[in-house]
Amino acid sequence: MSRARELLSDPLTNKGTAFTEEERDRFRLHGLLPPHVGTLESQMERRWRALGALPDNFQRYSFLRDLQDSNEILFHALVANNIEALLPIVYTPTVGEGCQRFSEIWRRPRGLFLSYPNRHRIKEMLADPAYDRVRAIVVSDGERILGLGDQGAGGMGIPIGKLALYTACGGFHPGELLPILLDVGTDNARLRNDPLYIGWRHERVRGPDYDAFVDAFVAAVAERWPGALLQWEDFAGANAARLLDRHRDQLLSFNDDIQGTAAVAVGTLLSAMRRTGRPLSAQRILLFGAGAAGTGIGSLLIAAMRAEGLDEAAARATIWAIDRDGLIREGANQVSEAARRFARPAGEADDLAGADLATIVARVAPTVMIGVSGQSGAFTEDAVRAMAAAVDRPIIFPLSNPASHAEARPDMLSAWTEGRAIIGTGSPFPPVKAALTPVTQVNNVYIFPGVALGALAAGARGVSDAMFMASARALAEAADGASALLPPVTALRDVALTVATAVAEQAVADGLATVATDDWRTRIAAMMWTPEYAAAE
Ligand SMILES: NC(=O)c1ccc[n+]([C@@H]2O[C@H](COP(=O)([O-])OP(=O)(O)OC[C@H]3O[C@@H](n4cnc5c(N)ncnc54)[C@H](O)[C@@H]3O)[C@@H](O)[C@H]2O)c1
Ligand SMILES: O=C(O)C[C@H](O)C(=O)O
Ligand SMILES: [Mg+2]
Repeated sequence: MSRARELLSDPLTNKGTAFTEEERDRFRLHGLLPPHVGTLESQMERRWRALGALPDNFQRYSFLRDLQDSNEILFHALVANNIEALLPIVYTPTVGEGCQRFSEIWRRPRGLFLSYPNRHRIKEMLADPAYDRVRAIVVSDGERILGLGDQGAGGMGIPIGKLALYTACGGFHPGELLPILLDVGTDNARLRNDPLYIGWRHERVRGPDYDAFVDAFVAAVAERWPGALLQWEDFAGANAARLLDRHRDQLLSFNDDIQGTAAVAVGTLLSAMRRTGRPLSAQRILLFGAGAAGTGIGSLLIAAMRAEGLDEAAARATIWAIDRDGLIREGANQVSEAARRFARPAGEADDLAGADLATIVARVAPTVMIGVSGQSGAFTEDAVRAMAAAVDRPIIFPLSNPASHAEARPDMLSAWTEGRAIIGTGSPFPPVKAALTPVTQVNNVYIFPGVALGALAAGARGVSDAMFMASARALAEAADGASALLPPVTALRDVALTVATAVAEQAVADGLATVATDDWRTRIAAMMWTPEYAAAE
């Protein structure tokens, strides 16, 4: 292929009409391009208008995915300059539909699909020199995509979306990032029967075969990119915690749904506490959904309360956890080991066996209620009214994504509590006029870009729980002075820098850093890339 065609077909080098006259001379681009020489700004304007003319957000998602695959710098410039409008498209909620309809809009390859039948070729598939610069990976097996369940190979939309935010918020150059989908089949029969499905048509591989496949993948990553960071994303409950524990000493890695979610939830609560003056240890916290996110939040809450001086038992006593079969009570439920940590002592709440949420709320009078169950409408009017009857400013976080799976809509929560509820949602919702405190988007996007950036900047040998606690505290501090509980999404890049600084400092304190500096903020800020064209070579 001619160099001219290479430059135009690689999304990292393509500049479309913005190639200069000198570049057109040197690389024989004349004729392949129309005569007009454009700028990044004029190109953004053209794309922005085209986006505005599309009928819905799914079409905009599809349009932006095509743009990313043809001109990556322009894609990132557009996202960075319009983060508030485009975050709900490249990320939750629209990315959910993007995963469900991934096969329908498949055009060009992005990232790596490592499928089970190719398990003997993992090394070969990672070897492409195009990946020599990779520093960070987001990987999923597509089994728990937001609250939408098993999306098989279509789950690739999530690593792609998360990494778009590594660039938009964390200032990573897109050439350093690699989305990976481990295609071990799908138990979603609709996908397997869809003639357009792009993935491996097979039931999910499980058990020792699955573990051996992930083991081989982890070993190959560690060998190919020593020191790179890997973010585990949207693995189903049982695998999420297990894979993290199994591999966190082998790779610089964290699980976003467990640890990133915990940090954003705790950071937002700390921000709320700074306003109300009532410490975490004086709250009664109801966790609705005790899966990856719920147990992660519960564990970090306990760590935060222990730092406030409570012992483990006293910290645990502030938390009531509910899963599929109701309030988790000692010896009474079929739940994971991680969830059992939050069981209420035997005998304490036998009367709540089989009770619905409203009954549990009436009895416990929680001051905080957090939903991470993926169950739309689970925060019923009765439950919310019962909470508001007992507490002046109930803190209610329906965190499940996408918006269609949120435990409640903020306008309803506000109506049922006469505007008193302090509301945080996982996905963005329209503003609620009646809410006394503005509704806040409480999403791990406030954490993961900064954690990755800080850990890599420090050359960390691991990502410790203390680093997540540090990120939560830094986030709460960054929210000082904001009208909502967190800074607006337009400040996400600055938030990532603040979080990264705290994470790098904590890496030093934990003895995990291999890099030293007395000014982390300046050092990290200098590492952050802004989307702009480089000279062609
Ligand atoms: N806002 C954020 O940043 C954020 C971060 C992570 C996860 N989430 C959302 O949280 C949800 C859960 O994610 P996860 O990773 O914990 O998934 P998961 O599958 O590990 O956990 C979900 C838990 O909810 C429980 N559950 C299901 N139905 C229930 C019901 N009717 N009542 C009570 N519990 C019920 C399940 O048994 C399971 O334990 C998803 O919708 C996800 O999008 C949001
Ligand atoms: O992807 C998100 O928006 C947050 C979170 O990681 C989730 O799985 O819901
Ligand atoms: Mg996730």
